[in-house]
Amino acid sequence: MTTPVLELTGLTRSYESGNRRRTVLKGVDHAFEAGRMYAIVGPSGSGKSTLLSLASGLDSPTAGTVRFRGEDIAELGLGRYRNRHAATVFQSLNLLTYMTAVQNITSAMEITGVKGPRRKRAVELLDLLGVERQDQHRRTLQLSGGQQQRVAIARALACEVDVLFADEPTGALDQETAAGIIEVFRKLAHDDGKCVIVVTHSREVANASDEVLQLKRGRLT
Ligand SMILES: Nc1ncnc2c1ncn2[C@@H]1O[C@H](COP(=O)(O)OP(=O)(O)OP(=O)(O)O)[C@@H](O)[C@H]1O
Repeated sequence: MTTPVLELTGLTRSYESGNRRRTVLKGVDHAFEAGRMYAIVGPSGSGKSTLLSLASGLDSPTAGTVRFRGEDIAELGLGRYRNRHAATVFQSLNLLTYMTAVQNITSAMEITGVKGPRRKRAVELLDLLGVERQDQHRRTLQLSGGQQQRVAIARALACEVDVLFADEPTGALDQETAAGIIEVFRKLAHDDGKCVIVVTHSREVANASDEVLQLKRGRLT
């Protein structure tokens, strides 16, 4: 059997507030494969964003491990894991709106130390994601919600990551634009071999995924 690209073992996260302790994730186990798209669903407050933060190396678990290609990301280094192997498209996108689409991508590549012709790579990625050439050189403030979402995905991919996380990527989009973004995620998984993990409330995203994981009472089912 091949080693999963990402493996969660006994993942537990508790939060302290005052003298109370609340355990949001209670020993989550799951293996994620390359070339597949996963949807994580569950009621509001069930811990989806918490799970995403742990799996993407933004937060550390109270107990349990996240392994990337068999190596504990705490040992690999969370910063290194985030820069080289995993990227997240946040709900808020976090684009630099005074920069063009291309500049948003090349500056992220610079920060994370990606070598090679950055501008050429940025254009290739934006082409791949269906952002028209004339829009690639406009400030992202002037782009539509769907175009901005594509730029944010291109930026996440620019660092040649193996795992792509997205938090509610279609939440703010109309149905047609959302369908285009879902197609982008499916292609990234099925044609480019990425492991795509999407936190969502959308039935369409869940239906388009290869596997739907339900978070309920701190566990994945
Ligand atoms: N930093 C924190 N400190 C204390 N409690 C937190 C913290 N972050 C999250 N929580 C709590 O953990 C629980 C799960 O939150 P989380 O954001 O992971 O849920 P979610 O499933 O993503 O919700 P939604 O669908 O509404 O975004 C909530 O009760 C939340 O209040």
